[in-house]
Amino acid sequence: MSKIVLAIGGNAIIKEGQKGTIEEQQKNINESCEPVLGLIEEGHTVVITHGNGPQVGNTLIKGEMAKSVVPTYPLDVYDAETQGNLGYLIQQAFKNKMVERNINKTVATIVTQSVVSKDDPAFEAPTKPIGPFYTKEEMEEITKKDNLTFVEDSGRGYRRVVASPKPVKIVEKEAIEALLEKDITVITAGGGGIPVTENNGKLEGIEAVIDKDFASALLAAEINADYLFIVTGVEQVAINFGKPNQQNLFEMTVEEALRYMEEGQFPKGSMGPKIEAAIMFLQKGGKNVIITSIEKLQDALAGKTGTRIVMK
Ligand SMILES: Nc1ncnc2c1ncn2[C@@H]1O[C@H](COP(=O)(O)OP(=O)(O)O)[C@@H](O)[C@H]1O
Ligand SMILES: NC(=O)OP(=O)(O)O
Repeated sequence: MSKIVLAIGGNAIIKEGQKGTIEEQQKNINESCEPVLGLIEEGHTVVITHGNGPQVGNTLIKGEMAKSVVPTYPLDVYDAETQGNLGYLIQQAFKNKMVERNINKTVATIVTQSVVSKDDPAFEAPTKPIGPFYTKEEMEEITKKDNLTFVEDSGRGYRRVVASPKPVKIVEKEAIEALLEKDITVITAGGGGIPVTENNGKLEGIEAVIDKDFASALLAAEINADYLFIVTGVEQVAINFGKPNQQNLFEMTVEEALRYMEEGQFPKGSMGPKIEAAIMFLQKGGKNVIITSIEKLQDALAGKTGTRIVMK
């Protein structure tokens, strides 16, 4: 049986066109649970990580809108809020489904910190899209009033961007491993982990949103996972995505992936980090990395679909 790190995108929990109500998120999470439970029932050890892009952006907006009444918090604290909030929804959904299926397991969320370098060049150039999607007109209206940076996000609209440094260490790794030893289903590294800097062993939060794909790749390598699954809105990675000549890929070598990246096939705020994270996992000694949709998880593990990135 395999140890699988499974990264669920924040955009799978609040889908395009949705406002992000709790009911919407619960429904989406419930739907995501089913195929993952299939893997658990087959006897695999599954570690669940998740994004927080839409959620942390919404939390930031709430904080900004309420600032005349209550204090605002730094972004790392909002990352922690979304870890708790989403971890709660995910662990409850999994537990309830396990009860329905007579699976006797504990599910637990770990508040996870990811160490980043304060010298990471990412602090100079924000790339991580968060919060809602805006039309061009809405985006222009906002930027007239506030000094915020936006990018066009894969044809889906404009989104605010924030700094997204690379994680270099998962602080709670031993706690994760201890829970896995006890056969507990672990939800961790939510939103890529809360970004912290480390100075002589002392940790301090820093304002950013880490890409959960990088944190998942790092975690998967550090805990020697057999598989890294990057679960997102598409069944397969494509070249010429969204164009009439779109071509879905079943497998791509690192060399091909790097060439496509140079051609601009994988945008920075969406598919780009997933490909880079897949390569990072392989370069750290990881063996199997698959990008697919939640619905196709089991088919992808069985080799029927998904996109595998391989060394050669
Ligand atoms: N080359 C590509 N192949 C497939 N999907 C792509 C490609 N380029 C951009 N995308 C888009 O990127 C999305 C994944 O990014 P995103 O939604 O930001 O991730 P997440 O699921 O982690 O929230 C896909 O669902 C798809 O809409
Ligand atoms: N933190 C993060 O990577 O979130 P998304 O998956 O929502 O982009």
